[in-house]
Amino acid sequence: MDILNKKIIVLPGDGIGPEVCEEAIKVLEAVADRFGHRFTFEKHLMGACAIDSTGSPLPEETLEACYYADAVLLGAIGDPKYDNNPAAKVRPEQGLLQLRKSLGLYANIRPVTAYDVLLDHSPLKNDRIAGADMLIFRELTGGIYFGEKGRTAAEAYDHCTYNREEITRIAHLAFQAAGNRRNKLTLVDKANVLETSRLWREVVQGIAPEYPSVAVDYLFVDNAAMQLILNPRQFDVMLTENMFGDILSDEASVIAGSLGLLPSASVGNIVSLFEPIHGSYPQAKGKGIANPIAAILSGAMMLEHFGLQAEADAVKEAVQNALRNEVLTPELNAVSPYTTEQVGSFIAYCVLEGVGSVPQKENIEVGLSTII
Ligand SMILES: NC(=O)c1ccc[n+]([C@@H]2O[C@H](COP(=O)([O-])OP(=O)(O)OC[C@H]3O[C@@H](n4cnc5c(N)ncnc54)[C@H](O)[C@@H]3O)[C@@H](O)[C@H]2O)c1
Ligand SMILES: CC(C)[C@H](C(=O)O)[C@@H](O)C(=O)O
Ligand SMILES: [Mg+2]
Repeated sequence: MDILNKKIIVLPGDGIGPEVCEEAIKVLEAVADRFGHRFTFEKHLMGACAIDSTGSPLPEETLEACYYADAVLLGAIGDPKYDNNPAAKVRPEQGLLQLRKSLGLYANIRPVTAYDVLLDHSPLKNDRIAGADMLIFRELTGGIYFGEKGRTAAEAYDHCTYNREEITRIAHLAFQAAGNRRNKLTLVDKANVLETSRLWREVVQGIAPEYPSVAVDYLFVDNAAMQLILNPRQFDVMLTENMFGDILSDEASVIAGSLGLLPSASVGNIVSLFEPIHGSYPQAKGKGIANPIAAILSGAMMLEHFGLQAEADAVKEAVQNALRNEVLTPELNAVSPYTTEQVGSFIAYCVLEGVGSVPQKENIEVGLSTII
């Protein structure tokens, strides 16, 4: 077995970011203990907390540390004092966008799974969502997020631009992923209205013959939003531009049962970044109610990125154990909820002990109390 030594930069951020990051670190440390790796974690400022202490949402030293890391783990950024002040010139979200752009993280991969044991927790009907399993490839460094923007007293604009290269590079990743899954790729766009969407269609149509085993279909984003809820099993790999991907992936989290379950990996050519898709959920800060599973599964995606499949599988199995045993935060278990820290400890315990099947009641109690 190869023993790995990895340096992970952690950007806990704001709101529940630090709480969920702590649990992801706990689980990664359990992986290191069980499999004999050495992971070191170094925390840096980003977001509203960075503005408070340095004036910048992405201090130079944070960016520098990320460049030299083996991977970056991000919690979430954002604070109501900026959300509720449209006139603020410096904002936490600028740090996140600048980080994505500077690290060239052009592809954001967001897996969506309808876990059998959670089917009853989704507000959607079981028979609609059972078996749903898709990967959303969201373009992350282009489009309306990064186009020229401006405003006068009476008017504002945000330009949406894409070039062929930006579409081509993520399209290849999405086709490759589809080729390793169920061989279906759906491009979601608004090609009936937007010029940028027509370029996406043209580029994807041009690439498709290179992947003859992958069936491609095209959906307008308004229809896609409906199809996602109506029949999510039809999707295997969904490829889409930046803003559509942002919106559709939050929508897709309803299939899983909670926004607190969806992880992501952002990849480019420098260093990869792993983060839950949710935000800083400021209403939950410090209450111990945030679901840490999205952050923990982002850690599992990091392990896969390191080539540690057995280790990633151990984390995913441990998460399944928590789900099966209802060791869940209140948004998924209103009757006897567990805290953020307890869910993390239980998952770390399952990783450490290699508890594969449904553990006994006493194991749950030991798991909750041993690793803090
Ligand atoms: N990548 C990021 O850092 C990121 C992503 C989205 C939003 N944000 C920022 O977060 C702040 C709040 O935004 P928002 O309220 O629109 O989105 P949010 O994702 O923070 O929360 C939306 C809702 O999702 C649920 N939720 C989110 N995370 C959860 C978790 N871990 N466990 C259980 N439930 C969870 C809650 O019901 C919450 O009210 C804003 O400042 C926004 O800009 C940051
Ligand atoms: C906070 C915001 C800039 C961000 C985005 O829109 O990309 C978030 O919603 C996300 O999904 O990571
Ligand atoms: Mg989002």
